[in-house]
Amino acid sequence: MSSVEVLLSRLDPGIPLPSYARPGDAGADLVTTVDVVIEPGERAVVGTGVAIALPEGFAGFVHPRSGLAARVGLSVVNTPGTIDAGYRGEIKICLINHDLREPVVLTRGDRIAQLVVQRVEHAVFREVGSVAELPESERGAGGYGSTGGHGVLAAQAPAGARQGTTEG
Ligand SMILES: O=c1ccn([C@H]2C[C@H](O)[C@@H](COP(=O)(O)OP(=O)(O)OP(=O)(O)O)O2)c(=O)[nH]1
Ligand SMILES: [Mg+2]
Repeated sequence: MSSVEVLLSRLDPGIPLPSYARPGDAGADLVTTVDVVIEPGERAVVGTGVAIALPEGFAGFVHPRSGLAARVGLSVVNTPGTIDAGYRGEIKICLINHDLREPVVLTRGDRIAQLVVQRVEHAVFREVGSVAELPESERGAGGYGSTGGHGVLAAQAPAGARQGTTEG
């Protein structure tokens, strides 16, 4: 995988640097600097203890971690959060507990989200006279389910096999 140097300052020296758990991972894990309990349906903005300077032409995207999402319902409200190249403040994460019953209990140092660094481009918006002047495409204006619902496989499956299962 190619790499890009990103200058970083630890605003909280006790916090580990963001790190990739495995070679080839897209996201570097970010941790919370604080202990926090998030009640069902509630949000909490937590610090990560780091400030960075992404090179121009890059952005960071703060994604949830799937394990925490599946196990306890933890996600990021504005997923993915956007870290602009010019931002020098602490990266903060707006967490949400989607579980309907149990609080999410987080401890300082827990890996709560992951930062994906990507190249981005600026669009130069060039307005045309009417929508008919936009180049034709196969999709056209079709969206929001225009290609069909989600039940294609379910509709073909025998009745007893229709229920998706996450149980092991
Ligand atoms: O999850 C996030 C999202 C954003 N930010 C920081 C970095 C980003 O560069 C800045 C602004 O983010 P965004 O543009 O999403 O927020 P806004 O509500 O549009 O604020 P602004 O008016 O400052 O752009 O806030 C974070 O620390 N965490
Ligand atoms: Mg903004």
